[in-house]
Amino acid sequence: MTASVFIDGAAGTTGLEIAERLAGRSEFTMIALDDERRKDDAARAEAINDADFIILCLPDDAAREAVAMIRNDRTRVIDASTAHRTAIGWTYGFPEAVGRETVANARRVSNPGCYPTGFIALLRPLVAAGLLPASWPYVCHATSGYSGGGKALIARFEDDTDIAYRAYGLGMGHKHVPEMQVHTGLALAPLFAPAVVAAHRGMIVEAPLHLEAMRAGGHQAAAPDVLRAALVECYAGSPIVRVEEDKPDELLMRASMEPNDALVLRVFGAKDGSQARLIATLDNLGKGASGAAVQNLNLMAGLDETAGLRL
Ligand SMILES: NC(=O)C1=CN([C@@H]2O[C@H](COP(=O)(O)OP(=O)(O)OC[C@H]3O[C@@H](n4cnc5c(N)ncnc54)[C@H](OP(=O)(O)O)[C@@H]3O)[C@@H](O)[C@H]2O)C=CC1
Ligand SMILES: CC(=O)N[C@@H](CCC(=O)OP(=O)(O)O)C(=O)O
Repeated sequence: MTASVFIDGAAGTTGLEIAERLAGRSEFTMIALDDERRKDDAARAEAINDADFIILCLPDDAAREAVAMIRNDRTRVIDASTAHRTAIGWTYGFPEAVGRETVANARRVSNPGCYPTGFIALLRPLVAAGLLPASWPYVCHATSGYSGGGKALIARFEDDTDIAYRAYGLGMGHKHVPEMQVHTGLALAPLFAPAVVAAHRGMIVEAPLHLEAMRAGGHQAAAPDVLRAALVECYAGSPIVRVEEDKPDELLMRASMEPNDALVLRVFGAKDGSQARLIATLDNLGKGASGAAVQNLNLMAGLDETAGLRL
């Protein structure tokens, strides 16, 4: 029997990429609303309650409204928005962190944000293993392609092709900080410094580590090679998260990047072990959004987690 899937927000950036990944999949039947009815609440409520799975690709308020429209015990939810990422009763949809079984059995799954996907993947296992301190003021510097900001930011970068680099989040308090702190198990909110460049997709998320300062402050801080080995062990069973052993001199984001659902982690370290840079590269619309939603849907439907993914 096929499961029915309704993407609420199917005309948006994330929704379109999910539909592409589900196209031709015999395990699912898509429920779709035409352009005139896609924002009609009565039509949305009907589609939501007809579906076995709904995937919310909406602004946060609209995602909360969609959840409130559920009037049955059957419809299961994957929310791509920020609305429920630290909410009680929701499973954080990061199978490599919370466990595949946990996601497979969940009714309400909140997809991680694109930046937190990189940051949490790098730091959570190392903090949990006691190789890095939980009580440290971490910094996260990250660079994203402009599709990370949805239709509005895509239009802005395509209208003004003179923008090369946009630092933002300058007032602090970016909406991703709470999930970065909670799901990494940090005592302090990380200082998050995001930027957007003139590329459609792709991102580099980095946590620079002053290991020597940690040790001087009386904290446990393992050597870079030990950090890398711990990540290799943590993700050994994952077909999606890879820990690379190479240490290239540079990491490039290419404007021509094709859609990709992998998450690649690297650890760079000073020879004397005093400093390290933990760096994740991913597609904001892949493991950062649409690919992650499809991975979670696969698990919730009892399928291979990689079905339909681009790896
Ligand atoms: N883009 C990315 O890389 C990532 C996005 N996300 C999250 O996914 C969600 C969607 O983002 P994204 O696809 O980028 O955004 P877009 O702006 O590209 O798409 C949002 C879609 O939702 C539609 N919409 C807005 N309000 C309603 C409503 N009340 N009822 C039905 N449809 C509505 C919009 O309609 P209209 O077309 O008319 O504007 C649009 O098509 C957001 O919460 C975002 O934070 C998460 C991770 C990464
Ligand atoms: C480049 C850009 O603008 N990115 C978005 C986040 C994209 C994303 O991950 O969406 P969620 O907030 O739903 O996680 C931002 O910084 O607000």
